[in-house]
Amino acid sequence: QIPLKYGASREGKRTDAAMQRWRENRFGQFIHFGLYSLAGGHWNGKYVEGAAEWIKGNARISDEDYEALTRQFVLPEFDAREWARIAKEMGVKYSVITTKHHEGFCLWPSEYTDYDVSRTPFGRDLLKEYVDAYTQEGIDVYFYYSIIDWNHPDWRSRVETVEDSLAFFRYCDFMNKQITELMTRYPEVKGFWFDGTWDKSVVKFGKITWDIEQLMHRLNPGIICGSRLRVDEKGARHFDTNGKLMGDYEQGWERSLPEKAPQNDWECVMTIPENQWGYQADWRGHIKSATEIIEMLAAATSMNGNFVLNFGPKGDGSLREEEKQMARKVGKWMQLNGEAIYGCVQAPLKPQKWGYYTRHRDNGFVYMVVCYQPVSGMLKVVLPTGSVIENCVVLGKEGMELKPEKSTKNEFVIPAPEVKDGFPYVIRLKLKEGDSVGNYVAPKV
Ligand SMILES: COc1ccc([C@H]2[C@H](O)[C@H](O)[C@H](C)N2C)cc1
Repeated sequence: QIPLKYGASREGKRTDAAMQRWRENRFGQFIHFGLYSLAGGHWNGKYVEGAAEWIKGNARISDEDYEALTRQFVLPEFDAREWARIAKEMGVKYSVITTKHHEGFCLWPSEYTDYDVSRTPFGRDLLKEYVDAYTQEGIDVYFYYSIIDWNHPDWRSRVETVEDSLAFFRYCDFMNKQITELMTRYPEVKGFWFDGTWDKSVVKFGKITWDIEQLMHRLNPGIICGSRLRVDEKGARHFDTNGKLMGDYEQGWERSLPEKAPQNDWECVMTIPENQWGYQADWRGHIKSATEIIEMLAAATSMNGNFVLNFGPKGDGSLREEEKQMARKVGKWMQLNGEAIYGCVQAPLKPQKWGYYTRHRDNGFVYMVVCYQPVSGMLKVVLPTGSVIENCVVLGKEGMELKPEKSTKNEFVIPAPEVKDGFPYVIRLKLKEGDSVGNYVAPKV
């Protein structure tokens, strides 16, 4: 252990109510919306390779041509209540919106820059409408904020000269003012999702990320912030030089899931196409189905993690058809099977090939989210010796009780139900009283 002044500011999982609510939410939505949404991944009528929210660089667009997009920011179809209704239908419990992406354009009327909604034909406080509409639907709101700011004259991706450092620290002052503004104008915000901390300037001056964390906790002690914000004074990111997680949860799972449950709280953020966060009119490559998304959500829950699915609304402010379809299908599944996700954690059982176990924090049930139907027709379950399965039903088909058969000392097989709707199904196990998973000591899996 080396002495660090700006490493992890606390250790271990947070136990306060705000963090417990974050855990129980489990399923979230990301919204990437900005000037890039108007371009839709195309420039001068041509498809532009790369992530659509990075189009300024990908299409080598000049500052003034890009800035001209502000005059097209009209959003005739924008209705935050429609976005919130669709999010509710999908079954998400929290939503993260890009208040300012790397482009530097702000979705709220900021006192500290003109590069925001108030200088567009749309003119309204989009962020306020989003916060109010989602809060109305009972969905917690979180703010994505990019440290990188391609528009701000004082942003520096590296600091090499005295002039660079003067500019960079002016930028940090601007950033702290914007973060304060966001937390005071929109006190409903539950946490921040920082991005853009890989540039040399931030890695060189990790203390600025410590300062942001301190600032946020002064304004709201319960605020939630992941590890992606943080760099220690040696340039270590996410985990400090002593290997301790900085921030409240592992925030490095970007379009990837861990193989096994991390020790810390963690969150995976996922795109429907391979790598498009902002609106790309022409999705190419593999577009994930609702079934694939549901499997990822179940996998994350089975490993004590959260899963956040990204939507990239169109430049007119409406949601694209494919995302509305996704919300409908995932939402239908969540209606029937959400009890295997919300408030659930890793079950202390040996993982099996048919899918994922989850355990509800306190209703004592164990859930089997079956994603791989066995050719044998038999679902294998290994329980601690002496356990007895008292009840075994398929969610949504509670009348159809399944009869587990003991196959060896502590192995059972459950005849797999015929389910042909192309989605995972969930079997709910009630273990004999006293054995309920909630309170027995699990075998090391
Ligand atoms: C591969 O390098 C990347 C990938 C994604 C990102 C950004 C995306 O624009 C999006 O905002 C995602 C959440 N973020 C990590 C940045 C760098």
